[in-house]
Amino acid sequence: MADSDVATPIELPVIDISDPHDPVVGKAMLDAAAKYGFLYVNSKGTDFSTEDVDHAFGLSKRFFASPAAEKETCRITPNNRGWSGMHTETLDPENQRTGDFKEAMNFGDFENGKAQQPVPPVLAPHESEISDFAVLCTKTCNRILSLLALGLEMPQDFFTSRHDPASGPTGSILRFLYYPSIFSPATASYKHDKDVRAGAHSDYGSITLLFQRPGQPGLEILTPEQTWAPVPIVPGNDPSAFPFPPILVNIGDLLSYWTDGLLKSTVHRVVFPLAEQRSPNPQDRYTVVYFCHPVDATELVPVPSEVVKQHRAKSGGVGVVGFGGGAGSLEPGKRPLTAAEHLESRLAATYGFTKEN
Ligand SMILES: O=C(O)CCC(=O)C(=O)O
Ligand SMILES: [Fe+2]
Repeated sequence: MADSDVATPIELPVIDISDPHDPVVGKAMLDAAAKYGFLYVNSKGTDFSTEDVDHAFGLSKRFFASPAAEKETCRITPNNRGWSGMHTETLDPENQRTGDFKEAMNFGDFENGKAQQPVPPVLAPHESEISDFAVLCTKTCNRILSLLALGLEMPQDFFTSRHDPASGPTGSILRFLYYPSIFSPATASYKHDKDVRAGAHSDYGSITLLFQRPGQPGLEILTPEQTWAPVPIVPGNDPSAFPFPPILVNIGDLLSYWTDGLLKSTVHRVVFPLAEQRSPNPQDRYTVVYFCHPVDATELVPVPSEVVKQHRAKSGGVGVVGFGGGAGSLEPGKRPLTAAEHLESRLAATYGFTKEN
């Protein structure tokens, strides 16, 4: 694969989602999701204010700076909730000699503002604020899911009605991530071209929202030419165009399966860009990620979309997905997979054990 530092950054479309009922925007969203599997949404016209995002990053920073003994009180459990320390997770075990150079804190569904898991002491007074942030994430995901449904020429609520946490538990996760800088003792063993901050993987859910901070680069996506392309944190030449860096959205495996591979679940990873390694002032990278999943019991029935049908006819429906052929290959008399079963099968295929990325 090409050296990521000589690769040209990828240019992805920036989509304004302030009107989730606009079919033209739906088409633009669908095109980006089908071509790249990644797109930005303009931070104006989402459900977030700059303060909401700054506040979430502030809480995340305080958590990762808190004593290890406190983080231990909420260590990650098999339900994928809690704190995972440096090198605990290895997203690409076949190609990594060391676990990811990152720490993460995962929150599952909140109920009435309450986490359904141990909350670390430093975050306990802020539990409802974290829950509020997760609610804003679901609202923004609903805009995106509505637009994708419009782009697919389906009833606009086809996806959103199946992602409503009021209908039951979901696999959704709000995650704080911390990747220490190249100056940190925690990264002393990091070797360029051997190690990664987060191994190559695709996400498992429907869609993922990624919030990033200016000056903290590292994300790369695998292009169809099998090269790594860095993704700029702020697209274009005018950072002042956005109140905070646009939210990067990517399609996960489940939505790719559900649309028979029309929507792409693109492989991505996090590295130390060479420029960052050589910088006199390298930065830690903090990100906030929301993995949006349908309600567990959702049946992944074939989507009622002519656009998907045409895609199937064109691609022959063979090898387009790789994870069981896609929802449209459901044989007569067979029951569709549920969202929870799809997740299980992805986890089993990747790791042989239950762990979501
Ligand atoms: O932190 C990032 O930039 C990406 C994180 C990611 O891809 C993941 O946790 O699935
Ligand atoms: Fe990811």
